Amino acid sequence: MGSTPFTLKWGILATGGIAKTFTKDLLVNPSTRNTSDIYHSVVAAASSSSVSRAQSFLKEVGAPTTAKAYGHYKDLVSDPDVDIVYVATPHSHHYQNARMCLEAGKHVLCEKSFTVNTEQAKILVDLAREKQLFLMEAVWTRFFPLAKEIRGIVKSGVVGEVKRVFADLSFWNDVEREFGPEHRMVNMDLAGGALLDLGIYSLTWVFQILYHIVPEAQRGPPTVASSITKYAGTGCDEMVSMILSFPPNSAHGIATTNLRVSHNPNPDHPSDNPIRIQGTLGEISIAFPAYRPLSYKMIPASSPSRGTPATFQYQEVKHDIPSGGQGMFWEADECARCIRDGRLESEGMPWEESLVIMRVMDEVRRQGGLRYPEKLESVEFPLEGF
Ligand SMILES: NC(=O)C1=CN([C@@H]2O[C@H](COP(=O)(O)OP(=O)(O)OC[C@H]3O[C@@H](n4cnc5c(N)ncnc54)[C@H](OP(=O)(O)O)[C@@H]3O)[C@@H](O)[C@H]2O)C=CC1
Ligand SMILES: O=C1OC[C@@H](O)[C@H](O)[C@H]1O
Repeated sequence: MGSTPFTLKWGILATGGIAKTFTKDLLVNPSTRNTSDIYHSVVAAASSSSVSRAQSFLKEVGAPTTAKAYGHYKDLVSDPDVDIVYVATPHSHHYQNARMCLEAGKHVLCEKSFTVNTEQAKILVDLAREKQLFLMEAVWTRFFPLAKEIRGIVKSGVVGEVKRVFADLSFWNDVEREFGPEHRMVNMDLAGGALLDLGIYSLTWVFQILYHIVPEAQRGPPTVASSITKYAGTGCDEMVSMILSFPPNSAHGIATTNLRVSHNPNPDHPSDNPIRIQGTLGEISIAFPAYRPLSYKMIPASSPSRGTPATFQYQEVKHDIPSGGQGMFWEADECARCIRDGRLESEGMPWEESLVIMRVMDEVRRQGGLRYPEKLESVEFPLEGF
């Protein structure tokens, strides 16, 4: 028999769509993914709307009946039984909510995009460091076995030197019909728009390959050229294209996101994969969706004139997610291990990298003239109305 697993006690802040998905994943027994060193316990949830909403949430996700329901976020962060808070509010609220958790001495997993701007993110990071608390931006994609596998393949050099990464996450939305002006996807008061909601995943793939796995002494923030088209309905960004150039070899990362068109117009006639990692010896292409990667192709370059042939064969690789989960439990497992081991940040999504990515998004917004209402860009805390 193995030793007793480390159990992390979670409090869930907000009861919307992703909070439900994440909490259901927390409740999947880790043994179903061959994990026995850690365990998750859902001890409380809070809704800013009402205590009954928090109660319904806990019931719907199948939390233990001992889990407490709160009608205010501040009550959740005062609960001594809660170790870590999962912040699942809209982007506009992340800074205020995560900061409240840290001030109250709680570890934090905060949904993407981390904050509205870098200044806010930096304050959270400094606070976590000062208070010796764990803090991570919830970029769950990075903790998928497939993402780890791809990082390992690229690091091994099998595809040669990576010169270019294309990454798209877009949806073929009928924006006017699907999203009313209040919807979080397009609502400027909730820091909506394609970049913070979806573009972060395109950037995630570009950064995993052209930044994260590059030795620290050689890597650096990219230069940024970008274009934004705004949605006339609310003024948020509906189309964003970014061309990033990374040290040390000026490799290009082309990250796109769009609420109008996507990579695959017709599933009956599938288009190419939307994420393409192009090295001098071949390509790895990863299938949609960027946030939940489950299959990829390894394509050796056919270039007899080049002299150095690829040493790998064409193959298609498919992964699955055990136990019918969404795959959000892998990032939760990472939180548990970091906290168990006294680490304040995860190597998979380090603070410094969240900040560099945030800076890129700030610059893209600057170039495109996209600014959220001043109170959302503010670092004032606590801010009335949040
Ligand atoms: N990792 C992933 O795959 C995904 C991540 N996300 C991220 O999660 C976050 C939430 O998204 P999602 O769950 O889809 O959003 P929802 O609109 O479904 O839920 C957001 C919740 O936040 C709370 N909230 C607090 N203040 C407000 C406010 N002023 N307006 C609206 N809601 C408020 C509400 O909960 P309550 O009333 O209980 O307080 C609400 O239910 C975003 O940051 C998004 O980017 C979203 C989808 C997928
Ligand atoms: O994180 C996300 O991934 C899935 C998308 O549909 C959603 O809008 C986004 O928030």
